[in-house]
Amino acid sequence: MIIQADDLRKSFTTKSRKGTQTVEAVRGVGLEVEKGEIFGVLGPNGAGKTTTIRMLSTLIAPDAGTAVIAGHDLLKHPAAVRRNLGYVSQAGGVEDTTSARAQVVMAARIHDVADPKQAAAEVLERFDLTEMADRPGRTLSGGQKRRVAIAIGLVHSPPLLFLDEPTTGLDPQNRANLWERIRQLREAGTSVLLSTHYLDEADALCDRLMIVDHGEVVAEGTPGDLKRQVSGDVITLRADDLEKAAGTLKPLAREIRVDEDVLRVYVDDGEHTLPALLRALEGQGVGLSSIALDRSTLDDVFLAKTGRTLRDAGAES
Ligand SMILES: Nc1ncnc2c1ncn2[C@@H]1O[C@H](COP(=O)(O)OP(=O)(O)OP(=O)(O)O)[C@@H](O)[C@H]1O
Repeated sequence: MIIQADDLRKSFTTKSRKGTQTVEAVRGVGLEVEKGEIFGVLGPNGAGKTTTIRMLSTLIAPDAGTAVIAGHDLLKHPAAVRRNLGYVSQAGGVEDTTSARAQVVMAARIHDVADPKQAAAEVLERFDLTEMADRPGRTLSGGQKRRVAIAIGLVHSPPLLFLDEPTTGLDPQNRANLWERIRQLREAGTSVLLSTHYLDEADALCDRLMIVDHGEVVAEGTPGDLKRQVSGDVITLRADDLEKAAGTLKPLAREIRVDEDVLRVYVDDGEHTLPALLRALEGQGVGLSSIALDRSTLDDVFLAKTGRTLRDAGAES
């Protein structure tokens, strides 16, 4: 386990002319991240994702709760925790006037890396930044800047990397490119905790994730587990003999419904049931004219747990 956190809490109190206002940003969040996995924190704006990551990376102190990160107690040994993690903020933290190389070398020096120049050159090369490494930060594209920010976070080779909304604002091509690089980090053994408010990102990238809303965890599991918890998958088919098809498929399904000329077969795991279903129909000589598999999405999970879609939740905060 690279992160084990229990009951983290954080409130912010702000004073203005209207009086004192307290926001409970994180209300008892616990999470466990295994070594070598990509773990996602999915939630709408204001859900408490950044606050959770900032507490875990020692940038702000929790009001309550405990965490052990890479074997070190967050509250008792924050310096040891910091040595073991890289943190890439939402804004990215790339300066306009200094070159990418100088910024990565500086980060290596801050972390006491043995040969800062060499370490910087290696991480810049790994992120395909060597060519533009000596240009000022402001001349880099959005995708390149994001890669520099990650290179800064990784130059001391930490076993754990925090990425706060790493692809927000990137175009689809740069997003896909960054997803691939994050997967490569996992292949190289780095554990990654990332926050996102994109459903497709959590689904495509995360081994496991938790969904947070109003500072609380509302669901946790693999993307597949979470989707199955809600409604499973539905296979819709048209056949020459629907009654016979329904009888044949009954043992494979959670529920079967005949709606006029289509048969809806509700199953836990459509991808794995589909081949068996096709074999069973063929064995009984049932002719198919069409078949489709619809899977539930993480938005269905969010809706089931909160009564709102993730998009609505984002719009209201
Ligand atoms: N320093 C602060 N002072 C006052 N309130 C804060 C502070 N930081 C966060 N908050 C409030 O705490 C809540 C959670 O914020 P947080 O940034 O953790 O959410 P988030 O899920 O990361 O959202 P986003 O996706 O918009 O980054 C919000 O209501 C926010 O306004």
